[in-house]
Amino acid sequence: EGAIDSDKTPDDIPNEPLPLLKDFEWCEVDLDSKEEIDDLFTLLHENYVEHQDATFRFNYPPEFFQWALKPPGWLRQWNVGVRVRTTGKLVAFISAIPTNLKIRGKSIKSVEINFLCIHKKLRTKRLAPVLIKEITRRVNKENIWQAMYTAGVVLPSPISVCRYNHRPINWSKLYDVGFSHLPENITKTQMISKYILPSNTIIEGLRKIKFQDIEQVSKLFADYNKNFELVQDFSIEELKHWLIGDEKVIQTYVVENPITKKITDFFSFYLLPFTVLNNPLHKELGIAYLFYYASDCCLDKPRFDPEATKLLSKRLKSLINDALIISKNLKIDVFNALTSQDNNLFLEPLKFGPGDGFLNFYLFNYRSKKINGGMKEDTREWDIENRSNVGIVML
Ligand SMILES: Cc1c(C(=O)c2nccn2C)oc2cccc(OCCCNCc3cccnc3)c12
Repeated sequence: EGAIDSDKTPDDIPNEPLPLLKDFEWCEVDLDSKEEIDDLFTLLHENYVEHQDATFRFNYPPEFFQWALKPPGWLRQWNVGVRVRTTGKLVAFISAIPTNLKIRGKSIKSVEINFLCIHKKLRTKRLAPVLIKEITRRVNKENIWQAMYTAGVVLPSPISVCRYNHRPINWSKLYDVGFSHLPENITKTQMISKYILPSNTIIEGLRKIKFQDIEQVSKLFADYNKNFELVQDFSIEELKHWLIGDEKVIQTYVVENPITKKITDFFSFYLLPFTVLNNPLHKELGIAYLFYYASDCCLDKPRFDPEATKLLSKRLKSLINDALIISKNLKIDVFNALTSQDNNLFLEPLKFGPGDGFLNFYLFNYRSKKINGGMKEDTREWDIENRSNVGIVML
């Protein structure tokens, strides 16, 4: 377990970008330019990962890019684009953001690679390996030698794999767009009532996070994260960025004990809508993705102590149930979560359904034993007993 190729220094890395086909040129997408954000939106909206036979496409609000691509330590040269020399059209993109990973207690300065996208018309030109090599060169220049990335597709040696899960919030809209189906011998009314949620949250002391909560939340999050083998080691500044931002993108709530004024729990989810193509009734799907959360319940007991498991299950059920209620009030149509963290304790009771998507986690230039992603090996069903050892949530 450890780095595979570990004897290079930045001086060994070429200063010049990799050669490109003659009609194309490298560029840095300037996230402070509205025009270039629009270029990036257009490229991704028309050419990025599609879901369910291209019915759904990620519909990025400009604020999403500011949040996802400009965390503390972000670098302009890590938002790498390829433009057509003559027209300036953006035809490919790849990004890196800095992160401190911890794998089984070992700290690794790393980056997260995301948003790899190549225009549909350039798919056969072997451009993806060139983009990956170029972003690797730019990251190595900063003396960083490991990278984490996720993909729906299976590539050589995933470190872990988690399953997509969905909790309908507006079931009838999901049915209208063909995402949810009506099971045999059940009426639409019965399906709608199955997913009904109250209008108000239930936990006493639940409130939106404030900047002054970050110290407490950081301590709670670090303690809770000791449960997992793969986590992000956030600085206070990084945690502030990821948990407090434009409410159109990131929603974070804390539970403050009314008597002790201590923060005992928090949860967060990010919002990233889908455009719905070719549907007469609906143009967009509101999607919430469960992000980071933590609870101080039974941190003093072993993780799989039966009593601790019962208490944590109860606590997380009510915590995430309030997240569902808040998402409903934000006009979300479906709440997504993976089988990572302790999610398997509440997926079933909160009426999530297993999806047919899987998220593979990869760690470049690091050999590691596989990490349990919360699924049973053979059936890929939720492993409720072992839960998962993945504490990282990649966007
Ligand atoms: C994608 C996704 C979907 C869907 O495709 C989906 N939900 C409702 C309808 N559909 C078709 O369902 C999930 C459940 C858990 C985690 C997920 O994704 C986890 C990773 C999300 N990445 C978002 C992202 C990040 C960076 C750039 N673009 C997009 C997903």
